[in-house]
Amino acid sequence: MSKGTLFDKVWDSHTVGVLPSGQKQLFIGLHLIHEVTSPQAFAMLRERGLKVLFPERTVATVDHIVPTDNQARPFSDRLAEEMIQALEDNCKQNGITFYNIGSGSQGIVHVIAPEQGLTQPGMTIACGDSHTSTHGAFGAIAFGIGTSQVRDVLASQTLALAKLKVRKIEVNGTLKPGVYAKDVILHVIRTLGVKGGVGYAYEYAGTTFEQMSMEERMTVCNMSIEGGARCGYVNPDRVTYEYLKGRKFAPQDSEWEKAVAWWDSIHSDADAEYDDVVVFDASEIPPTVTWGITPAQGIGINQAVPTTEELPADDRFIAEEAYSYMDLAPGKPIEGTKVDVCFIGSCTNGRISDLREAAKIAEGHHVAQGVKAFVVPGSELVKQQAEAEGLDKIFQAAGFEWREPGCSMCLAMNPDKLEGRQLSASSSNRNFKGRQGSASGRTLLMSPAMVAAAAVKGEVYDVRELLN
Ligand SMILES: CC(C)[C@H](C(=O)O)[C@@H](O)C(=O)O
Ligand code: SF4
Repeated sequence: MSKGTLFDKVWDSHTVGVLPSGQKQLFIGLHLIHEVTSPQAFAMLRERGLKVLFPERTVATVDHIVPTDNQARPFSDRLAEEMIQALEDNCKQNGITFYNIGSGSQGIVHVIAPEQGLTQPGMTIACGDSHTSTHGAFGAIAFGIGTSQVRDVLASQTLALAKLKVRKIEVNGTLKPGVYAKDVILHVIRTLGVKGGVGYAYEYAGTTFEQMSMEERMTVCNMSIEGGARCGYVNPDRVTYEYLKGRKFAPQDSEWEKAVAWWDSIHSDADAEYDDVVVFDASEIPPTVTWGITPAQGIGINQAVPTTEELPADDRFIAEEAYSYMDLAPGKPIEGTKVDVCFIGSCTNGRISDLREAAKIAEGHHVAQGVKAFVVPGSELVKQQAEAEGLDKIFQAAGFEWREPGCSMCLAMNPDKLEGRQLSASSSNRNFKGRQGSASGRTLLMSPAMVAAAAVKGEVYDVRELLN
């Protein structure tokens, strides 16, 4: 195996051609598909009389459009029903495994593939979804792609891509109580900006990531794309292998040892060269919350919304836009901002560990008057596990609604939507204008524990005050 970063090694070992444009043709080990970005791709295949080249390397689920309250078919939204039917038909016609509602394995695409052991180190993974970067937590190179690329991968199992630079993002030390993986990535994006990662793969390294669970690493890698990076990854280690061992599609028996040897070999070398290195100190990362309309507009929970004078010149224009859209005054502390809706879920923070952290905060409290709070497990497996642990009961006793798995109000392509100017505390990854289903709805991104704290206090609240 050549020397270098994991990115270089995985890239080189999957390059099967060079195109006249200079782009590389990359073999894709695993193609994940969902109902939103696949129908047109299948239609384009049909128009050209092409078949899915490797149906066994393609796995489907349904997540964006599923209602999280009543999942009875047909869905009351006709368009959603058509979309799920199209996926059902396309999978059937092409021999593709489909984790449909009620299969026990359905859920948000970036939650289910790791759970099934489909996501593995050293793989190339593609999905018509920007948060495919999540899978990099396993030391995979995972790209979000557009619909025409979904078509390309279906037909050829390859992608045409220009090679990325690699930036090492090193975070060292132990996170303070009340500070979570979500805060780490919000802090990184706040520092480097939403465009800081353009042209890069982010390698997350250092003792903070080494100490993180796989679920925490997924939260971080998930939001790489929000920092502009095309993908993000953590080198595989013992934590990765422990998570994977015994999962349905993980290598079994004698294959396991062989796989581990390969996974060890693709680890970035100690003397690998990086195009850039940025170093953070974990102890300096506060519970972080966004105040604006991009994930980079974040501040520590004890800080005030920045004034334009405090911001670099380049950030002022978008800050002005954010003040007026969010109706949050510059110079005013973010803590104490009243919230209307609290959403715990999404591919960033809808995993079992997220629900456990949120439940710890919710337990023994009650959702504040006038606040709607709900918890949406990231998958059927997460839901099952949470119920086995009694988390559903804790949430319900505290006045949270307990829902069925799906993307829910992360993007609101389903009945879960903000109304009017409502302000939401959300464990998701995007706070763009109108993101949560109302054209004037407002989103504050934060960790699931912070969302739970906001729910019981009715306002943005420092979760550390509620930790025992
Ligand atoms: C619908 C899908 C294409 C989209 C994405 O690519 O990310 C969605 O998942 C999102 O989070 O905005
Ligand atoms: S949970 Fe949100 S970010 Fe993740 S795939 Fe669904 S809509 Fe996209």
